[in-house]
Amino acid sequence: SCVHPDRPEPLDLHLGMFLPTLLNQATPEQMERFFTPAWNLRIIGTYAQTEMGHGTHLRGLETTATFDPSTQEFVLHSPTISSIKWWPGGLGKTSNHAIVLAQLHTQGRCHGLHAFIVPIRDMDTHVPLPGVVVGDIGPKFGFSEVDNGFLKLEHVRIPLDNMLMKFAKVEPDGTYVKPPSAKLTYGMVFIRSMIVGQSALALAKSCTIAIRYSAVRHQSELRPGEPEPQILNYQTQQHKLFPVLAAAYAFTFVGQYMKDTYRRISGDIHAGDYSQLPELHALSAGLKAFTTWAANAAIEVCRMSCGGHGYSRSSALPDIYVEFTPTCTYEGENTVMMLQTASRYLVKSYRQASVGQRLQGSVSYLSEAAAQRLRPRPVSGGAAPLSTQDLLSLVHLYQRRAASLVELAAKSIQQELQRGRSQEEAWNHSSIDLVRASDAHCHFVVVKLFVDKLEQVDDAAVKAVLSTLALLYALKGLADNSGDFLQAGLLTVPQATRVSARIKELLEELRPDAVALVDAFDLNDRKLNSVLGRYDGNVYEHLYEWARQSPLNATEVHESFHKYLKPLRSRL
Ligand SMILES: CCCCCCCCCCCCCCCCCCCCCCC/C=C/C(=O)SCCNC(=O)CCNC(=O)[C@H](O)C(C)(C)COP(=O)(O)OP(=O)(O)OC[C@H]1O[C@@H](n2cnc3c(N)ncnc32)[C@H](O)[C@@H]1OP(=O)(O)O
Ligand SMILES: Cc1cc2nc3c(=O)[nH]c(=O)nc-3n(C[C@H](O)[C@H](O)[C@H](O)COP(=O)(O)OP(=O)(O)OC[C@H]3O[C@@H](n4cnc5c(N)ncnc54)[C@H](O)[C@@H]3O)c2cc1C
Repeated sequence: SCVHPDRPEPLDLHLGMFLPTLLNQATPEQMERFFTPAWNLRIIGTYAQTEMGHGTHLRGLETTATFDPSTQEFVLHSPTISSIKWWPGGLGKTSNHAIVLAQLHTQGRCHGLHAFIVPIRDMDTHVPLPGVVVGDIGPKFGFSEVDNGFLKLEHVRIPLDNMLMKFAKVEPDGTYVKPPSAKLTYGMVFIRSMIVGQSALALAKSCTIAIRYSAVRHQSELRPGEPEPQILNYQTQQHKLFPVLAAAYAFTFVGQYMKDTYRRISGDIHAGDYSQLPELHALSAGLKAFTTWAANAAIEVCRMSCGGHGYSRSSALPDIYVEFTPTCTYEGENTVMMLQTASRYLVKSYRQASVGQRLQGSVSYLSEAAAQRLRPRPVSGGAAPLSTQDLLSLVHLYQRRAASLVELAAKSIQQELQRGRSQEEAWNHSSIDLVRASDAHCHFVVVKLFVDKLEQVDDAAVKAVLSTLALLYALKGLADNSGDFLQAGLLTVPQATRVSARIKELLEELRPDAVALVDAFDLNDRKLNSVLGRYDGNVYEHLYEWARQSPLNATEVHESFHKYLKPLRSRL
């Protein structure tokens, strides 16, 4: 069958993690020894970090790498059943090397997680090497094209020079040399940053299919006696799909920003300036979680908006969902990523701002909020006037919501501490608030970036329609999270009513441009791979042709009639 574009593939980990990890963590000598053959696919690698018993808790990973100075080797070992590496893509049958994350032991001490290049299969025969037990983990929800595998290491020896030593080092006598920053060995920031763009692509594909199909599907009766209308003319259909369309544009701009930010800060890091690493980690972790959760839900909205044919694989929507949904889990489980952004960045920044520190980057608004708290509050205390037309005022509203929820989370921790709870318990009993704070922070970043992007658009007509999309995205988010805004005193009930009315107006305004806006994603039929989303809109003929190609239709009478139905009938 033709290779589906954008389908997961066994080489994804080789390209998306093995090569980038070498780039980021290998010495020049190791680049020569490993990157070159890996670039030529002599070496095919994977990234083996997760174990059967641990995926999130990196410090809990059990695989060991013990340095043996007598032979100048590391001994890699899986000490328990739960330490068996589990999930790495391409590990089961494809890879002949793995970057294995293991707890480094040397001179009787454990120095934490480090990365080791471990040959796992013979380069010529592809037979597993001695001490290596490797295989596929079995059928999954999707990703059937990928051999996610398991790896059990039984005292496997590798040379000293197979530890990635760009940052941390082990001397021949076993002396451990610390990295300039312990954070440099975490990795994963690259792929988390890329996933933000994947969320945008998944949304663009899904709403292209659903909106094009909704323009050719006629159903039911709007006005008695008139022909059946396009289902895209139903307000409910627009209410389902146009916010997804707006999010697709929003996340496209955020994905570009995330890639640029990654490129800029990783350049600084390569130059030895680590100062921006916390912002990059917090932003990539938070936006990866925010955009994948939103896209995951939106793909299902698109599928269900196509009725029965949306459930057919001819629509491509089931496959888009099945292939996208694990992004909420891998590369950092979303809840944990949201907690990272809140606990390691937002609350820390809040506390710095509270003592008058001027903050930079995506949290600079927390300094404004801290200064605001010191100023006397207006007597009215009521919500500021709300403009459902002015994008900048909406950006400010999202900023104040984020500041309010970060403050609420920080105060919750303080209250829990005052109740006598330990630090860890206080944080755990505030984790719902911490996730809400991260969500609100990321939402503010997305709205702000969307509005910032408009300033770069010169064409008046394009700017007008993108502004309408930005308004819809911001107002829909306000309506969906009105509780936060009401609780923070940023919105009144009459204003919430006006927001709902304005959303209806925007849906009507967008209807004439909806198909053109998805065509603008320029996703050709091969990339979409969807009968419902065909550019020519010729759905029914191609749906019928697609069904006739079904393997079940290879014969008029399926063998099951003779094997089961007929014998069953004769016994009744
Ligand atoms: C010449 C050009 C050559 C080009 C070569 C490249 C070519 C390739 C081209 C690329 C395109 C090709 C595309 C192909 C297709 C690619 C598609 C890829 C497909 C992917 C499929 C799925 C693959 C999935 C893989 C995985 O899932 S890997 C495993 C992921 N697992 C995780 O993410 C684990 C999550 N858990 C954690 O991260 C940690 O446990 C934790 C952060 C939650 C907690 O850790 P810990 O307790 O140790 O830390 P603390 O919370 O105490 O924090 C300590 C401090 O460290 C900072 N920190 C934490 N993490 C990071 C980080 N990642 N980066 C930086 N800093 C970090 C904290 O902020 C704390 O700092 P503080 O002390 O200052 O507060
Ligand atoms: C399709 C797919 C491909 C993958 N590819 C790879 C790969 O190539 N290489 C690799 O190394 N790994 C890979 N993984 C594994 C993936 O990285 C892990 O599944 C992921 O990190 C989550 O860890 P876990 O599975 O242990 O879940 P857990 O961490 O056990 O999460 C289970 C639940 O516990 C909650 N939880 C965990 N810790 C906390 C906490 N501190 N606070 C609050 N709640 C918490 C989570 O929110 C979640 O709800 C892949 C996974 C999938 C699904």
